[in-house]
Amino acid sequence: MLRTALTSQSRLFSSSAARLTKVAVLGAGGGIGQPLSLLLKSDPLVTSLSLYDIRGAPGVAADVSHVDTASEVNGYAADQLDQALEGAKVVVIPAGVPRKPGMTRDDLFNTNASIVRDLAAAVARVAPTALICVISNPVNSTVPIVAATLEKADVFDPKRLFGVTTLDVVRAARFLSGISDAPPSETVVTVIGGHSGATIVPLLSQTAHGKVVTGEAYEKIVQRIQFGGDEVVKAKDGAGSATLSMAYAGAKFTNALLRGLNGEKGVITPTFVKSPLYEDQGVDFFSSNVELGPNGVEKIHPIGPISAEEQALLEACLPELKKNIEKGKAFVA
Ligand SMILES: NC(=O)C1=CN([C@@H]2O[C@H](COP(=O)(O)OP(=O)(O)OC[C@H]3O[C@@H](n4cnc5c(N)ncnc54)[C@H](O)[C@@H]3O)[C@@H](O)[C@H]2O)C=CC1
Ligand SMILES: O=C([O-])CC(=O)C(=O)O
Repeated sequence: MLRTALTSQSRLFSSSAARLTKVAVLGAGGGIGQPLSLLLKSDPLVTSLSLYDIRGAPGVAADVSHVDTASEVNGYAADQLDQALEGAKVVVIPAGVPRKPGMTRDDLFNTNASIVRDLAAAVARVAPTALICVISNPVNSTVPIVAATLEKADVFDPKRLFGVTTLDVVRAARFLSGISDAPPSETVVTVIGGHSGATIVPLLSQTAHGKVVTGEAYEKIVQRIQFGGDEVVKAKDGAGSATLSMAYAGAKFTNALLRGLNGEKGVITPTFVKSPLYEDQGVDFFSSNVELGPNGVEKIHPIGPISAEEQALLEACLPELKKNIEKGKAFVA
């Protein structure tokens, strides 16, 4: 039993070339922040973990610090943001309010925009070369907010800013596995666009198990991937949105980033970055497969051949994404 558990965990974390890597989690006391901190404590590529929240982070840090892995853990209270960020190579941001039933991610904008902006300003000041992973919603707007805040501080490097869309990739693999006769490791789907409803575009046609899904089954799985978040919000019935699967996805993405930083080749995953792919249509942030490397973004891959259905999904995605991006930029301007 134990052997199985350990083996299956190796899917989440791979590689071993350890370096001194301090990872800071901003919002570590929350529903995502706590399990994410636990998973990062288990990642051998994290050597130091810095946990910050406006409430509860020292307690989470004391708890997580007893886990018998080599990394050190420190917790920081509300007035210790700068100390938390000191020397951080990677900053992961799950700070902000989650949805309740009936809300869209955009409904979170009014609360989360300023939270993310203020945290980004602190990163710009204290850890200007850190890689920043934004989890806080609405990701389609919060990533442009962070970019504009860093730009204002004259430290924006598009290679170092990532919107975490990994949960869409995790869901797509799981849901496709559920309707195929294959394990999720064989049903990995590239998901492009943004991270909300119609802006989430799964490229099922690019996978062996996905391209055979047609008709009603196709409509259903696309809908489920696009609105998987709503499924959890509804089931939690007012108690928040996805936290555990998001922590898993956040830890998985952070591990990929660290492997890239350590020089591992061929680390490729979708993530929402400053991107030239649809810039001519006014969409300058976009999620597509990105190769990660020692500087963060190494290469943004083209989306490749897509089906007529996917082209239609993409056409529905772009105008909505453009609006979300512009809203984020306008907030900082
Ligand atoms: N990118 C994605 O795929 C996903 C994103 N999310 C988003 O992640 C965010 C967090 O969700 P949960 O953890 O469930 O919420 P939560 O309410 O459980 O936790 C949020 C934490 O942020 C902290 N916080 C608030 N303002 C802060 C500040 N200025 N500095 C530091 N910490 C601060 C709170 O004290 C709280 O501990 C939400 O915006 C949610 O929509 C959720 C799931 C998936
Ligand atoms: O649905 C939400 O609000 C949280 C989220 O982004 C997700 O689960 O994909």
